[in-house]
Formats: sequence, C-alpha cells, structure tokens
Amino acid sequence: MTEQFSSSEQQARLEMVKLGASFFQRGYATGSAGNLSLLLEDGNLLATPTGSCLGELDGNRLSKVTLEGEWISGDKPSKEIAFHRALYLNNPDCKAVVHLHSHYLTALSCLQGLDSENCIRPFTPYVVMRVGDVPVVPYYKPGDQRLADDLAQLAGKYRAFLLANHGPVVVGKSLREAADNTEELEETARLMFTLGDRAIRYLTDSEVAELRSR
Ligand SMILES: O=C(O)[C@@H](O)C(=O)COP(=O)(O)O
Ligand SMILES: [Zn+2]
Repeated sequence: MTEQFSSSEQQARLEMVKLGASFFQRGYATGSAGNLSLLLEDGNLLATPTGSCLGELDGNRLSKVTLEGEWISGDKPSKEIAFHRALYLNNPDCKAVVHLHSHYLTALSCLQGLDSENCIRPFTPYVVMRVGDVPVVPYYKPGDQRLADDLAQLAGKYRAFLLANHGPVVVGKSLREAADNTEELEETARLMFTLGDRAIRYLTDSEVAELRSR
C-alpha cells in the first residue's frame, strides 16, 4: 500500500527529487555521493537514503527520521544523518542541509594549509552576502560521529562548512536556499582554481564589513 503524505510533505518530497536531479544533471553530484535533508512541517526530517543517486531519487522512498534520530519510514537514511541532525538541533534557522562531493570544493578540501576558520578568503561579494565564512572540519571517515560533534559546535555560527578531504556541507532556510548557496560556493572554489597563483585583489576588511552589514 502506498503511504499517504500531507500536501506539504508531498511538496517537500517533490522538491528534494527535483533538486537532486538538477544537481546530478549539471554535474554537481556524481554516482551515489552526497545527501540532502529538510525539516518537515511535522518536525521530522526528510533525508536521502544511504547509497542513493541524487539523480534518481524516488519521492516515495525518501527516509523519514525524527530529530532524535529514529528511522520512521522510507529506505535506510544516509550514513551522515547524525551530522544533518546536529545542524538542525544547534541552529534554529536551519531548515535544510546539502552535502555534495562537488568537484572544486572537494579539490579545495584536499589542500594543506587552509585557514580552518574561513577557507574562502573573500574576493567576490556574493559569497560574503549569501554565505559568509566557511570553517574547515578536520578529516574523519564518512559517517563518523565526530563529524556530527564538530558540526554541532560550529552550527550556531556558520552557514557552510568544508569537510577536509571530503566536501561541502551547506545549510539553508529552505532546500532551495541551501542548494543555491552550495552552487555559489562551488563556483567560487572554481574561480580560486582558475585564478591559481595569479595575484588576486581580495576584498578589503571594510568592503567585507559593508557586505555583512547589509
Ligand atoms: O562520503 C560519504 O560516504 C557520504 O558523506 C556521502 O556523501 C554519501 O553517503 P550516503 O548518504 O550514506 O549515501
Ligand atoms: Zn560525503
């Protein structure tokens, strides 16, 4: 028997399927890498199942999990559900989470010597306006509880994070916002590699402050 969903939940499921497919079709997600989640109106989380391809999500099989981590329905949730939960539990503005292995941010995450408090020194305004600083979480193997512990500590202060040797995690007030901000960060990382060793005119402290106080 097919489960009946409220219209808002049905809408949320469709949105997740649509954004997953969009990420996949445009090369931001490959294979079965990455995971998405959002906070439903009933207070539970809707998340992508472990091992699923973001390009081929089935809205009826998405995982439903309580904020305490109990698996309610759908396929088995992502192995990263603990870090998704940590972000919702420690940031009241977090309504959705995107984690990808997008090419340029993952390349950035593999560099030595990143500033752990902000791995993207501002050189264009939009990333400052939309995301702000991006701290680096030390490397732990995927699914490790320490990813959740570290993100829980950082959640109240930041909207995006770079998991070392792994990839980005971005929160938003909606799945759309989290997705857009992930793309903005990915394009910024791409610019960093395009610019390479050339001398960049970084935004000055006062230019950054002006963008933040908007
Ligand atoms: O890198 C990993 O293994 C996970 O972080 C990931 O991206 C996919 O894991 P699942 O969501 O469990 O498929
Ligand atoms: Zn991952």
